[in-house]
Amino acid sequence: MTLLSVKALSASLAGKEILKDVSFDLPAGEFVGLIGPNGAGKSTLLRTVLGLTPHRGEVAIEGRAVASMSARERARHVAYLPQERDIAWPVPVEMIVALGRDVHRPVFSRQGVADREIIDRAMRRMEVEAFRDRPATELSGGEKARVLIARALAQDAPLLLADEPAAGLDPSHQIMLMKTFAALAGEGRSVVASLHDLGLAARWCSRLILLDKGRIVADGPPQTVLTRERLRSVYAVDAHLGEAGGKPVVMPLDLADRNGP
Ligand SMILES: Nc1ncnc2c1ncn2[C@@H]1O[C@H](COP(=O)(O)OP(=O)(O)OP(=O)(O)O)[C@@H](O)[C@H]1O
Repeated sequence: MTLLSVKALSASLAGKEILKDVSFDLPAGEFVGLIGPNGAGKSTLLRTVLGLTPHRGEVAIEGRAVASMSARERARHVAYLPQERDIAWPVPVEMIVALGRDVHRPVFSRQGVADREIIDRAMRRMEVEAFRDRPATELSGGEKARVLIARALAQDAPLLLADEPAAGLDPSHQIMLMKTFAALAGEGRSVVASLHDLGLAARWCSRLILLDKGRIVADGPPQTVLTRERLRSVYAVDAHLGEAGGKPVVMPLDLADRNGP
């Protein structure tokens, strides 16, 4: 089943074309890393898929045009983790995570047993149960990030779009996050996560979409997308490409123009 279909998508902001003729299909069961340099258009693509940015072209979620869905209906099909990690309300962590369930219940109705289980599972997955009663405003940056990811998981949508979800997480929580997203794909959902850490992207994603200047320049398994030449031409870095435990290893080493091949 195709969870997301994007066809000939273009988007302009402040009179400048940011996305140019972007097309891809996303079947169920994929963990896609959306990669590309600063300003390539990753956040704009995620926001445009949600219908939050004016665009030309087509976006369909589970076969339905996103433009025809109400915000509440869309939220049952796709969860979105924005890049901004600020939590303004000094309310308990658990209450923030529980907000993810709101789209599934009539307004003012109470949480059911199934809601509670999903909220608890999301908190366990992101290891935030230990501070479930603490005001979210008192947490560290990485802890807040995990609470907001848990809220997106509690939404329990078939598709998750996450904008730089690994930013601010320590190495063990980054790996825990990537394993969680891979597990969601294993459960038949799909995840699209923008990532700057190419090592994480190469190791854990089933597919990478590389954006450069608003266009898709490569789309496929990590080994085929992350070539030495592309890392040079798109990121202007020289990198070590290797393998460990049957998975690719990518380590940017130096600026390409300072360090020859
Ligand atoms: N509201 C806006 N008005 C005008 N230009 C914008 C706006 N938002 C983003 N842009 C521009 O669009 C381009 C793409 O931005 P976007 O945030 O999508 O890139 P990105 O790939 O997510 O970058 P980063 O890795 O730095 O987060 C950038 O050149 C940015 O300056």
